[in-house]
Amino acid sequence: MDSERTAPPPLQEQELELDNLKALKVLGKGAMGTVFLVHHTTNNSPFALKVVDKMSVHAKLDAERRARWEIQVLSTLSHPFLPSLMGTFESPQFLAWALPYCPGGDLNVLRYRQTDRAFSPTVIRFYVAEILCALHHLHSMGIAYRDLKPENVLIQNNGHVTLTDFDLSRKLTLKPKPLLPPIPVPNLNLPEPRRKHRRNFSRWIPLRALDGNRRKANSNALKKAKSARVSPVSRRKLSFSNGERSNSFVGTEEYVSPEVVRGDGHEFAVDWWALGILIYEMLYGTTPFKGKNRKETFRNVLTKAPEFVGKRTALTDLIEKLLVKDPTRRLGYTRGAAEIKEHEFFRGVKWELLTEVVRPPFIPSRDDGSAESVERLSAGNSGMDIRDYFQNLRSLPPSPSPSASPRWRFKKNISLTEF
Ligand SMILES: Nc1ncnc2c1ncn2[C@@H]1O[C@H](COP(=O)(O)OP(=O)(O)OP(=O)(O)O)[C@@H](O)[C@H]1O
Repeated sequence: MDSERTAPPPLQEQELELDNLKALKVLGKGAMGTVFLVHHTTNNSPFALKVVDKMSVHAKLDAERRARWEIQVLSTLSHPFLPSLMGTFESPQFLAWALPYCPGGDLNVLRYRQTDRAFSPTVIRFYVAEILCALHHLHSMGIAYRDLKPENVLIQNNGHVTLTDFDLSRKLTLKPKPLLPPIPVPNLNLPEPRRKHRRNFSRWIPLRALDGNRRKANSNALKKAKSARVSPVSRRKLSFSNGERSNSFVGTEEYVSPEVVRGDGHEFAVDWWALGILIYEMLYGTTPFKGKNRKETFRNVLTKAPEFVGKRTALTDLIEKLLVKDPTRRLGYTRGAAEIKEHEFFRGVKWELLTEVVRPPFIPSRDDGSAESVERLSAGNSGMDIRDYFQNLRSLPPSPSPSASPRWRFKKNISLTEF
């Protein structure tokens, strides 16, 4: 992997003179922020700038606090499949941060370009192996990601993946799982697991896994999301107190795990559940528990077994083991990512050499994100003034066309922090 990718050049304070930045286009919008492709006028290096409007209605969604948390998490990351924070700035209205630009779009966009809107097992193996490494790294730092979905898996310009969007992530205190005598599992109202998963269930169960605080689902408190796929739903205000488990209700509904739906505390195993959903969607082009509405989706999550088409393979076995309703029986619960990496589906994967793969399944074309293509894009494009962009959003929806917007006009005294 080229060094440019693994260590994006830090933006120097004088380089991030905001008057020298041009926002060329909107790369994406989420529940919390808008991400722009930004071009530095003096060195042509494109980067992504995620901007949160602190004054917007999203403030109700606690956007500012989540944005600060995301920045905090990003500032600690150093991994080839995770983004590195390039810089931040803040004004009374905006909080923004710069990340390496991923010109290949996200896994969902890529899937839609495939025949049948699904990936082959070989392609799935490559992407999932990299995602697994990224999650492994996060978990080793005590961070549960909690928002794995194809839209949050971006393709870097060398074709390797990077996870994005850490505002729903959560620091869990890593406590050693105490070895207790086996205790009977109380009735968790779970459907009877498939026999093959029960076989190995002579496992020692940490006591805390059994005393989850059952909370009644309060659907009224769930924030209505713009779409099911942009959906940080929150049952109650997130608590950032340290704890081994988190009781907050977050995630995208088709990817939410049974323990989160039930309101039980949850651990890192929520990410392994989401990984199972993600792989299922990559394979079949649809998620396994999607219902007509949120209620039906959640009922399916709690009770329905995933359906598989065609003959059973190592891949379907992996999915099935990740989609075990009881988190304590789920693949990855006991030994984390290492346990999943040992699954037959990954046989032959040279984990330590993944970053060296020079021909990933899809490599963005030079037109997608090279300095030259950005230069071409910016020629004749006056760029966007971000304040005007957000002002217009409030008064004149829909958003203005980029070419009609004036240049950036940030005040020079906006504080700029470099990480
Ligand atoms: N570094 C990047 N390079 C290219 N595109 C990006 C980058 N970061 C984000 N995007 C695009 O912007 C979109 C929104 O970004 P992100 O998911 O971080 O925002 P969000 O407001 O936190 O979203 P969510 O509602 O999922 O929480 C992404 O789905 C992606 O399409």
